[in-house]
Amino acid sequence: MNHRRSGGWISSNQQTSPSSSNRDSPTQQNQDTTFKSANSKGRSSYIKRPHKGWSSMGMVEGSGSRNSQDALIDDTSDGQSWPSPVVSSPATTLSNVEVPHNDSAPVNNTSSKLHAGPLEVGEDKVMFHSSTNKIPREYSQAGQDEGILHKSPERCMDRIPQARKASPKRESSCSDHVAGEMPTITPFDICLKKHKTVALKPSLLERNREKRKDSERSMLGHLVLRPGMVHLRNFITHEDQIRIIKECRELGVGHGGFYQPGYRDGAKLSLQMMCLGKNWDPQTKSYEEFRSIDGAKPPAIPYIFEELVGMAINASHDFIRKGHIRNPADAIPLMKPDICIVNFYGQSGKLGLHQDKDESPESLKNRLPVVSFSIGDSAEFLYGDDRDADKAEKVELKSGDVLVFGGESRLIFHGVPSIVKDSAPKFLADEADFRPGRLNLTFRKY
Ligand SMILES: O=C(O)CCC(=O)C(=O)O
Ligand SMILES: [Fe+2]
Repeated sequence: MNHRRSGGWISSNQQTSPSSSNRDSPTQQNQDTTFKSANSKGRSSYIKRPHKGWSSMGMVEGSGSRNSQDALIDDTSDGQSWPSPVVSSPATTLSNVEVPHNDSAPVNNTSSKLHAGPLEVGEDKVMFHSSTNKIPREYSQAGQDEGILHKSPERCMDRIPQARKASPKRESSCSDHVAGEMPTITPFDICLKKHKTVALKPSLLERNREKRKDSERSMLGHLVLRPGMVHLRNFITHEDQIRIIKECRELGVGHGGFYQPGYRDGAKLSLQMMCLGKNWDPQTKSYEEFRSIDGAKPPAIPYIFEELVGMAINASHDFIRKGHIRNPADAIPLMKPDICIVNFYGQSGKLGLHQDKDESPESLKNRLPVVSFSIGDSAEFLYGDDRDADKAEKVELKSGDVLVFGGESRLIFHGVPSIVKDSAPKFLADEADFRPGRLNLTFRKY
């Protein structure tokens, strides 16, 4: 199995193949994103491991006495039956930076299945096409702030998916199994102006690698928050933060890019989301190969992201080894991601306490870690054994920080109650025109 392969892909010196796709059927477990208190059933199918002296080594911040079994409960709070699918509001525009938390926000409900065809990214425009006879919409970048929509009669099958030119990794799809009204998903740009994607020279990449090794060696300020949960502070170099923004920007305005997701009860998440590798559907709380909202195939995880994830897990191992843990991979198993959920929080964005538990039973059983990158404004990050925000512990995640939670902490409740306004380092706006707000990428293995 991947996570047991010693000396495998995870080494920063080794080349890895692009992420593989796991086509197992998705789980139907639930995830709730509200901050309300909920009764936990305390059900657990996992055996708690001893803490192996973590807290006695002065490396654990917060309570070391938390019972991980409490974190392995099944959430039964949202077992109701749901109405028809929710479609992102066409009114969302690029200038709509703030993503209001509005549980009662009106949404377009459609009774038919939804599907959009390929996206074209030209010099000045981004177009979505319908795979059916509906009129596609062309969104002029020049008129984004005015929300100008131009109509164009072409159907997606008649067109060469130009999006491939902008990002060869991006796949566009027109799956046949859905028909009817097309939703309009307005591209969301995490950068304010058009910023040319600049390929980093190998020498620069090399230098970044060296810098990262330095910072790994220094391990300045890293913390074990609890067993299996490591906070790597300032782990992602400035250059890599810029690189991640540019990659996410490009993928985010393309087919399968950012949209504001909603739950079946009509509540909208207070963020923009896109998925890489597989799509996570907040309505079914499961993973899928094509996203049901528009039929788009999620773009592949860029190789540089995979490499950074491997380095972060290695760094967390090095760090916990300092606490005399002989087998750090027992505490945080190795993981090669095939899923990445990318969230962009506007300055009033938030995400309620929840568990990440929709990955495959095998992934959860092996407690493969979630690896989370933070870029931009800082986030207040809560984590705890149940969905009670008052009992949760808090840590601030700053730009460049990585949080790894696996092993005993794999199923902790966590959430982002607020974004710290204007806390992003200035270089992100200067070098990448990054919007005010926070980009978060969570990598998982299905
Ligand atoms: O933004 C974060 O730090 C957390 C995101 C998260 O928990 C998720 O996407 O599941
Ligand atoms: Fe999560």
